[in-house]
This record gives sequence, C-alpha cells and structure tokens, in this order.
Amino acid sequence: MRPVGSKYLLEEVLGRGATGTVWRARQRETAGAEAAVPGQPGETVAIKVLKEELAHDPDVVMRFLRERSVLLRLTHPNIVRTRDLVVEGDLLALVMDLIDGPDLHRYLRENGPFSPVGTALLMAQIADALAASHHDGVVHRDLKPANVLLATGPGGEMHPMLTDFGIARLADSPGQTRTHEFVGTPAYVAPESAEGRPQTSAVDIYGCGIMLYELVTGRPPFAGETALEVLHKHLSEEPRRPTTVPEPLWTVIEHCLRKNPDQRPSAVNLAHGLRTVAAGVGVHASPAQAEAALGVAALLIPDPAPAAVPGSGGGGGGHGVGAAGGDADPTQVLPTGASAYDPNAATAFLPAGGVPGGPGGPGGPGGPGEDATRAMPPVPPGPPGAGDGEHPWQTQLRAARDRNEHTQVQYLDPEDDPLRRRPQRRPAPPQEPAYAPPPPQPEPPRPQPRRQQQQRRRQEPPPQRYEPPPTPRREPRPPRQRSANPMRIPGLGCLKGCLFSILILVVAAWLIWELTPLQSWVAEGKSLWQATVDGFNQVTDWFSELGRTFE
Ligand SMILES: Nc1ncnc2c1ncn2[C@@H]1O[C@H](COP(=O)(O)OP(=O)(O)OP(=O)(O)O)[C@@H](O)[C@H]1O
Repeated sequence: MRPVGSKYLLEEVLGRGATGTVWRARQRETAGAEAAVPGQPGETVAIKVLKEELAHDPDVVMRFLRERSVLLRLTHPNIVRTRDLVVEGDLLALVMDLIDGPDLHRYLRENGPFSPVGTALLMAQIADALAASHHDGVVHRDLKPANVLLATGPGGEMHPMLTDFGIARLADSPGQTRTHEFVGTPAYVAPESAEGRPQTSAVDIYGCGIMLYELVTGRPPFAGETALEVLHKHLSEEPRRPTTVPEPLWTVIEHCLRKNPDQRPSAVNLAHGLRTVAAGVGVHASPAQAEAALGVAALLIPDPAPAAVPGSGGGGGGHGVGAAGGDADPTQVLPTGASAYDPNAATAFLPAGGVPGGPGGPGGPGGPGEDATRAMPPVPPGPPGAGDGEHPWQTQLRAARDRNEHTQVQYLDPEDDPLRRRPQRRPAPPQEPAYAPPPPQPEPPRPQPRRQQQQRRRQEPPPQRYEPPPTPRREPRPPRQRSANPMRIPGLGCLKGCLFSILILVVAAWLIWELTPLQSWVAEGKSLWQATVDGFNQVTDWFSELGRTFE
C-alpha cells in the first residue's frame, strides 16, 4: 500500500483516464481542517491521482490550490463529492466519495439504450447537478456517460452521480507551458469549444443533448473516422430525429444541440423540461401531461447569465482562442492526422500549436501517444516567468507541502508498491456507504455494483448476460388477512370459487331435472336432440297461444 499524504493509503486501481488514475483507498486517520470531509480511520474512499504531466505543470498546481475551495464546496446529491485535495511533493490527488456502481458508458454498452422515460428521468438528475454547479460558477466541460457513475438508491433504483467536476478546468491550464485548444472528448464537444470560441455553461447543456441522444439510441449523434471529422460535424451537421425518439424528447434534444449556445436552455429549465417530457410520454400519461410534454419547447428558456469558462474567451489568461490566434479556422487547430477515432475514448487535449505529425503535434515526436492524453508538452525546468523572483505557485505549493510535512515517507520495495505492479485485490472491511441517497426516483433499472463487475470481468469467459445485483433485504410480509367477504368469488383458480361454482351447477341441474319435463322425456327414451326440439316447439306453441289470447 502506498501512502498519499499522511491520511490515505492507496489500495487498488479502479481505472485510468486521460487525467489520472483512480484508486480505491483507505483513510488512515481523520483529515485536517482543509478537508471538506474529515472522514474516519478505516473508511474507504476513491482517490484520483493526477498524471505526472499535470502535477508538474505549475499552472495546474496553482489552479488546483486556487480552486480547492470551489471543488470542496460543490455538494449535490447527484455530484460525486470531493472530500479533500492532497498536494504532496509532486503528487496532486483528489479524494472523493467511493461510488459502488458502474459508469454510465459501461452500463449502456452492457445493457443497451434506455427507454425515453428512463432517459429523461436520468438526465433530469444530471441537469439538476449542473444547475447547482452552474449556480456556483463551475462549468463541467467534459460531460459524457463515462463521467456519470451509477450508485444504487435505497429502493434499488439507479442514482446517477456526475464526477470529474473541475478536472477539465484544472487540466486546461492557461500557462505558457501548455497551449491546449480545448479539453474534452470529441463526441461530446460543443461547437464553440471545437472552434476555440468563448465558452459558457451552455457547453454542458450541449453535452447533455449528446448524452440524451446516446442514452435513447445507444450511440452519439455525430460519428466519424477521425476526431477532426467528428468535430466538423458538431460545427456543421444538424442531427436527425431517430424514429424511436418521441417528439417531445426530440424537442429537448434539438434545443440542447443548438449550434448557437445562446439558444440552449439553462440547466434548471432543462431539468424541468425533461421531467415534463417523462410525465407526458409514458403509458400512464394523462391527456394534460401529454399536452404539456408536446408544449415542452416553451419551458426550454435559455440562461440569461450563463456561467463563463474562465479564460476561454481569448482574453484573461492568454489561452484558448488567444493562444490559438483568434477565431481560427477549426481545421488549423485540430489534429488532421488523428486516426481511428474512438467515440468513447478518454478525455483528449487537442493542441493548438502542435502541427499534426510534427514535433509536439499529434503523431509526432513529443506529441500524443497512443492513449487519449495528447499533446502534453515537455515540462520546462523552472516555473514560467519566474526570473529572479518566486512565482506565486511556488509559494502556494510550499505552503501546501508544509501542511503535509508530517507525511510519512516510506521507501517501498517495488514488489510492495502498487504503482509498479498489478494491483492485488484486498478484502475491504464493512463500512458505511459513502453516499446518503436522496428520495427514490422512478425507473430505470438497477446498476450493478462495481465490485461485482470487477469480479465478473476477472472470470473467464465473461458472462454475456447482465445480472442484477442482490435485491435489497425486504421487510417481512405481515400475516395475510382473511377476506371480510367470505362469499366473494375471486376466480376459478381459487378453491373456494371452484367449490362455490360446483355447488351452483349442482343446484341448477337439480332444478332443471325437477322443474322441466326432462324426467319424462328421459323415461320415454327420447334422444337429447329430440328432447331439445320438442322443448323448443313447446315453448314456441306456448308463446303463440299467449299471442292469440291477447288479440
Ligand atoms: N468516485 C469514484 N468512485 C468509484 N469509481 C470511480 C470514481 N471516480 C472514477 N471512478 C472510476 O475510475 C475509472 C477512471 O476514472 P477517470 O475519471 O479517471 O476516467 P474517465 O472519466 O473514463 O476518463 P477521462 O478522465 O479521461 O475522461 C472509471 O472507470 C470510473 O468509473
């Protein structure tokens, strides 16, 4: 096990992304006052250790420290809580609540698309999370199914939680050492981000539009062979409505995917619109609900004051458009050499300055590797603009390190260092769930806990079918009450009903036998047909006689 700060021990890798590696970790001791959640010794948490390239970047470090309070303050039932930010030596790490469930990308791949109602309800919760963060001035900027973790609610329902908040913001350093055009994932990138234009919270709404489309159809609307092709489609192609998408849901998707960010709804209005759609397109919708869903466009009012992405406008910070040289033609700032585009690849940093195929550019020496982390420029030996004086980040970094001065430094045997060997699973002691869930939401199906998924993946061959998680323990049923109406016949399947029916049949047969001339006919040896015909004639004669009497 490897210590992070003095408070946490890394135990097992949960996954790797473009910005870092996420570990299952254990709290060694209660964190200090800087942490939003002090935690208890023995508690399990998730820790994202940022990549070395990021941790070495002075601008990222400075941002990390500056935005500490913003990230720690961001709490919402649909946001994975950041508990602590750790700076230790060259290591930057975010301590989060551990979510025991798959991410939405994996869930979608294994279970196929959601129903329109399920899609609307799930995304309404994501829109709630965005509304809270936008209100706090925080724009996510990397919305995609892989960044939504699926916890299980108290009734076993799916509870989506948005993660990686602020990571795009941290990674998109304005420093002179890095000239990223944008940080994001091509399939989910808003046109203004792709073009390097000023960005606002409307980029997250565009991401919601892509996710809505993907959840209900199983694939994002814009695909292509290369990242460049996909980005071009975001800029120029209008998505078509698939026949499986109901009209009201399409209205919402279409508004979110407007090329003009000023025409996209605010997150609050998006959440409201999606709930109206969910209520109006389901099988149990009342005419009024269906009517309201058809008029959902009226609810999708844009945000009059969207939260701005700091420095994305080409002004302050000198990055984004400014670094790219103004409103550059997108073909100039995107990696034309990008090949074999994977729409579900991890977050990419697309370079502004790197010439595709050239040094520092995609595919060139010093350029992006095979993974999605592209165009990480070499780190200069000293801080930018340091000169003789000290750059502010150095002062802040030292202060942060001083806070961790009691950190236990251990030189581990390479065999024992989880960073150098394949992680071994260690049994986790029972603990309280990290997340106290909100009231249950209807639909969609349950997610599978992460532990089950990981265990399943290790077995050969992997099972093909989705297995639901163990059902939550139910309260024992109260003893069955006897019916207050013993004569009620609930159906022929019921023994009581059968006996009662037989009794009625026996009585009816006896009455027919006694009150009709059936006995005499049988005695005369008539056939059943003859007896029926005679009976019919007798009734007809009786009626004719009756008629004549009244004439
Ligand atoms: N708080 C958490 N609790 C449990 N698992 C987590 C948590 N945060 C992330 N993970 C898991 O860790 C893995 C890696 O996450 P990470 O955010 O680094 O990657 P990503 O989002 O897929 O890629 P990128 O960061 O490049 O977009 C994912 O499988 C994710 O499900």
